[in-house]
Amino acid sequence: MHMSKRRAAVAGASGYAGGEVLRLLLSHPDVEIGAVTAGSNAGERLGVLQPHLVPLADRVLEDTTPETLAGHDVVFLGLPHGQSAVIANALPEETVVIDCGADFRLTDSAAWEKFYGGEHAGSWPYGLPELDGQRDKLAHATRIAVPGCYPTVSTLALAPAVAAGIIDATGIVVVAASGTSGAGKAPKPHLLGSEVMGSASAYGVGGTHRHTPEIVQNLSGLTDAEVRLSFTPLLVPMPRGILATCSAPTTVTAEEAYATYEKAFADEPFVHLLPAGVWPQTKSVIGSNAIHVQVTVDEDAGRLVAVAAVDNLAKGTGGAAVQCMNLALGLDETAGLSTVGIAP
Ligand SMILES: NC(=O)C1=CN([C@@H]2O[C@H](COP(=O)(O)OP(=O)(O)OC[C@H]3O[C@@H](n4cnc5c(N)ncnc54)[C@H](OP(=O)(O)O)[C@@H]3O)[C@@H](O)[C@H]2O)C=CC1
Ligand SMILES: CC(=O)N[C@@H](CCC(=O)OP(=O)(O)O)C(=O)O
Repeated sequence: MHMSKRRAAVAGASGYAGGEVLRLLLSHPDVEIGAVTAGSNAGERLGVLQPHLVPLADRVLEDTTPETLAGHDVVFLGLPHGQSAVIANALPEETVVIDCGADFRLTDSAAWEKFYGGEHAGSWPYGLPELDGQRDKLAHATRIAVPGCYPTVSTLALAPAVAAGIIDATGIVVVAASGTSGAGKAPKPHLLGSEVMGSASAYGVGGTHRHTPEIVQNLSGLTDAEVRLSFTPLLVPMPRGILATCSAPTTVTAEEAYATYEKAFADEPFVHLLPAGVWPQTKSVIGSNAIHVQVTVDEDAGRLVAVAAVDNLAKGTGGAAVQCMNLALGLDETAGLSTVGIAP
């Protein structure tokens, strides 16, 4: 039976996350693109702001209001933090709303207040289908919170080890380097080319980055043991991609660790455990919805070391959003998404 296409609107279509959702929807077999909306750029043609989205070049950006977003099967929100609740609450309950922002990711209001400040909007089903039991919760959900980019890569790099109990989860260290698009398109002085080019820098050091509680929340859901995390993000001079190096105390061998990961990811369409000894690199995942993972054990240090690479805008945001939409609408989870990257 031929099913008519689902109609999707994208709010924040002039931004990086919204742009990536649109790029993916343009080759999705079951979706047609309805309203595209923005803030200060409303009234502008999409072709001026997102010239890579050729089939949408003549589309005019509308204001982001419940009215312009009404009448769609699915609405993607790629808006700054704090903007999603008002829009989502004004849309019908049966509309699938997929929020790329952070507003509905955390379940713990105290953690929200500590790391984001202000009132906690609430929590929605968390859009990481690879977490144990999560795929079922996303099937036919009508509100979904897409994970942060660092939490996606860090959680998946560590999930098999935490779930199998092969690491001491109180000693987790994650250091993750991100490209600049992770910070969004709005101009910021620390993102000027002259600040970023030819330099790598740490930020959000000392347990202060807002993705810390999100990673802890994800990993805590996989174990009864206490989870303690030291997370340090780095900004590196590339447009896309995150490479996360994650480690924790262990007593297993490298072979046992690899076998644990192999088993955990065997049926995951987007998680690719590289052949033993091959280490993830961001260039292999750019534009793809894949996350590449490798694991070993540093026997002298007694630590399991897992490294993972993801495209922050694809599996790290836009791709995850489309994957979640597929589950919510009862479509093939992989529709419109590819594991094939671009090289060199
Ligand atoms: N970049 C990334 O790697 C990731 C981003 N995210 C999340 O996705 C969301 C969007 O991020 P990103 O695309 O990077 O940000 P951008 O700054 O690139 O884009 C923000 C978008 O929101 C619009 N906007 C800003 N203010 C308003 C407003 N008051 N009313 C309506 N629209 C507004 C902008 O429109 P205009 O152009 O008109 O100003 C633009 O389309 C954020 O919540 C972010 O946390 C999540 C994971 C990863
Ligand atoms: C390089 C860079 O600045 N990255 C962003 C994270 C982007 C992302 O996933 O975050 P949210 O959706 O939670 O905003 C940051 O560290 O704030």
